[in-house]
Amino acid sequence: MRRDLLRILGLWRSRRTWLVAGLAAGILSALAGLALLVLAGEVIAGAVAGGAPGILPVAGLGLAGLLWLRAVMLFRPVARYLERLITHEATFRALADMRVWFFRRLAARLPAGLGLRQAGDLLGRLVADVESLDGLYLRVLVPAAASLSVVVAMAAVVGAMDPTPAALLALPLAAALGLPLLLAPAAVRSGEAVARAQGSLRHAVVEPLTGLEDTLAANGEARAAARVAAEGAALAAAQRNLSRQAAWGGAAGSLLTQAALLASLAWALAAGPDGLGAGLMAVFLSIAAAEALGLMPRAGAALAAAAAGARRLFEAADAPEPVPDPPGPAMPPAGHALKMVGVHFAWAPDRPAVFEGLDLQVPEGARVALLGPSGTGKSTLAALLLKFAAPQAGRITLGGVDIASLPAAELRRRVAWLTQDARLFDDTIAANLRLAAPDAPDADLWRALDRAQIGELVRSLPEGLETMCGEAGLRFSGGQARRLALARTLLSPAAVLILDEPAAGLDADTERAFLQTLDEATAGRSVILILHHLTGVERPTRILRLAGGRAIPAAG
Ligand SMILES: Nc1ncnc2c1ncn2[C@@H]1O[C@H](COP(=O)(O)OP(=O)(O)OP(=O)(O)O)[C@@H](O)[C@H]1O
Repeated sequence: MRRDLLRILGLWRSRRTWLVAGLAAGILSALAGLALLVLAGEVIAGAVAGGAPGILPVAGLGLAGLLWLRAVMLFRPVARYLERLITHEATFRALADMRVWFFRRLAARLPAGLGLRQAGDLLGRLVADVESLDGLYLRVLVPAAASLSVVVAMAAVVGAMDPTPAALLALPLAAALGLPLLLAPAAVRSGEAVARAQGSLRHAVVEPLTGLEDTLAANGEARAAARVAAEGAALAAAQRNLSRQAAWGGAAGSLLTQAALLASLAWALAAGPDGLGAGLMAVFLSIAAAEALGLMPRAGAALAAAAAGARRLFEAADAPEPVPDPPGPAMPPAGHALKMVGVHFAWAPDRPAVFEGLDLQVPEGARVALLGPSGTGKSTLAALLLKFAAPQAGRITLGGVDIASLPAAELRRRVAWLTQDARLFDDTIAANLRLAAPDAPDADLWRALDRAQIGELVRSLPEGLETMCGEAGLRFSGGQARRLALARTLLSPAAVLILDEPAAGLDADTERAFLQTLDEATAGRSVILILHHLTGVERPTRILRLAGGRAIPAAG
């Protein structure tokens, strides 16, 4: 737990100015609260004890005490306002950084392996677990720093007091301060159980919803609803457990601070006129302490939630990267001829090998048709060329440079892939296309759309390029969405295009028309066409068939 939380603080390093300023504002605000009550206690105790001199070494304030009291009363709300402002700003900035950090770590790990993880659970980690970290700062560090400063300041005041009321005050307060640490381990376990249950519930909701048509068509609605209900009940039980622990902690905390208050009051009354001043001061101090320490039991629960969140985040973020980037700068490739030599690859040690000594050459400007029955590794080959996975043996070179020594971003600038189930995102057509070329002018977008045989349709839409595609491109039919995704790949400036079934979802005439214009659309670039069958109009420079983990030349 401690290591995870320290690592989180390390990740927030770049925001340290804001974070430290927030802590300082919290301490200032808490000390102002203490000063307010001490001064009030001093003035009243002084008056009760027959006027100046008062009880404390700072005593004898008399009228000056009242003036100080007024100044502190005005300063305190300002300090509180600043504390809220700065601590929340610091948290927003730190959490925004965390989200980007976590997203990048996931993106590097998702293509191979993490993809099999539950989407709802990952979403939960990205949103809820990151959010739980705000408690680490707002509800643990800031209150702890404020409470500690109050405790230190109080120790100075209590040290100057009569030992008996000082002890009556100090003992229960020390116990209240130690309470959260005592409760934390059990709270961490309950916090983790809640986070796990939230992940399962999100998964139970997201999965049937993302495939809603299939869920309904299979009459699976009732089963999906029952699963949501069961996961919801499990979450409620875990939350109930955590709330019960927080409630016990809160109750024990207030009991201890109130014990300090009552003990001081009892002593003040029992001590008679001589001890009344000191007793009253002890009462005011215990009120100040209750205010400062009252947040600590909640801090224990927040610490638990943050620790559970941090653990879940690092668990996903620290999954081994399938293909880590090379450490140093790479030699840029000279050209874009692709070569695979003796490539062996299996997705996992316990899975059958997909390639066993695969050799493949795609010279610059070549058009290679790659055929093969389902499951022979056509998409896997594309995944290797994009470095979504790395071969266990053999070499893949681009322009003579081993792609293992090229950073993934460099490689993906040169090699583009239209995947088998290419997605459109919930944005405009223009934004979807510009994913491949952020600075492309509209004219280039229209050219790519025309080449993908979809320009006419987009022109007929009232909002043209600004038409929203809907989530996963739902605004369009399967074939239309596929052509929009193809236009995106054609727009990419990459010198090598891997087109996985580019004409899927097109009717026979459109398919022929598209394949006939492919020459012009991909002029000067190398193309790997992944197909189930040839229509006869592709005119590839080479035809290869994947079988037995190798690429075998096939008759045209
Ligand atoms: N990300 C992955 N993780 C684990 N195994 C995978 C992954 N992707 C593919 N595989 C496995 O690798 C093998 C080859 O799959 P691949 O998708 O490359 O075949 P394909 O020739 O493209 O098939 P299709 O024509 O049906 O698209 C299959 O056994 C598949 O289960």
